[in-house]
Amino acid sequence: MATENKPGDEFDTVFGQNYSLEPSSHHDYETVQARIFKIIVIGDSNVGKTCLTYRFCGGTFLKNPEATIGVDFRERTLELDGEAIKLQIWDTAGQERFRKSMVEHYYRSVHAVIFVYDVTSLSSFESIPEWIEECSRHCVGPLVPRVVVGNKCDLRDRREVPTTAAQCLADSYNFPLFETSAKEPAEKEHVDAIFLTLAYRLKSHKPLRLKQPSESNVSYLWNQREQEAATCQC
Ligand SMILES: Nc1nc2c(ncn2[C@@H]2O[C@H](COP(=O)(O)OP(=O)(O)OP(=O)(O)O)[C@@H](O)[C@H]2O)c(=O)[nH]1
Ligand SMILES: [Mg+2]
Repeated sequence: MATENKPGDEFDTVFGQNYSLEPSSHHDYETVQARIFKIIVIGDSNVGKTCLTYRFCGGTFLKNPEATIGVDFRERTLELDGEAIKLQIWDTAGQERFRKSMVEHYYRSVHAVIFVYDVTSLSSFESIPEWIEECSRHCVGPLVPRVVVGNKCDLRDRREVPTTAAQCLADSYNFPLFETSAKEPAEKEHVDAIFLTLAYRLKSHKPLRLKQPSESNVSYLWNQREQEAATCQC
C-alpha cells in the first residue's frame, strides 16, 4: 500500500496499526490515563471507510488502498478538555465474503457507529438502512451514538446522492449527517469533526473511577450500568 506518509511523520505503523503520538507535548505518553472508546465504521465496499479512518488517524490520504479483509484497527488519542480519550477505530470490510466471520466481533461492546456511503453511488446510499438494521439486530443500544457520512464529495460531477435525500434519511433516524471527502486536503478538519463529535458525545458519559491501582497504568472504568446501557448487550 502506498501512502503519503514519510519517515519521521508523527504516525508510526506498527503491525499495520497507526499509533498517534498525541498527546505528546506535555504528557508522558506511558502515563496518560485514557478512556478507550471503540468506534466501528460500516458501509458498502469501496465507499472509502479505510481512507476516512486513515485520514483521521494518519493525517493523510491513503493512496491505492486494498479492500479490507475482516477488520483493520487504527487508533488516535485526543485531548479533550484536558482529558485523554483514545478512539479505537474498527475499519470493517464492506465485502460480505471478507466480513461474515467477523460481524459478531464488530458489534460487541461498541461505543459508537459511523455509517458510510459514497455520494457518487446511489446503491451505497440505498444500503444504509440495511446497515442500520444489521446494527440494530446486534442489539446496539439506543444510547450508542451513530452518524451517517457521505464520502467522496470531491467528485462533484459524479454525485448521485443529493444532500436533501441524505438529510431526510439521517433525520428519519435522528442521526447527524456529514458530507465530506477523505481525499480533499481541505476537508481534513471536517473528517476530524466527525470523530470529534462522537468523542465529545462519548466523553459526556461520565465515568466512575472505581479504583486506582498503584502501578502507572491507572484505568478509568465505566460505571457498570452506564456501560450496559451504552453498549451491545448480546
Ligand atoms: N475521489 C475520492 N476517492 C476516494 C475517497 N475516499 C476513498 N476513495 C477511493 O475509493 C476507493 C475505495 O476506498 P476504500 O477506503 O478502500 O473503501 P472501503 O470502504 O474501505 O472498501 P472495503 O475495504 O472494500 O470495504 C479507493 O480507490 C479510494 O482511493 C474520496 O474521498 N474521494
Ligand atoms: Mg476498507
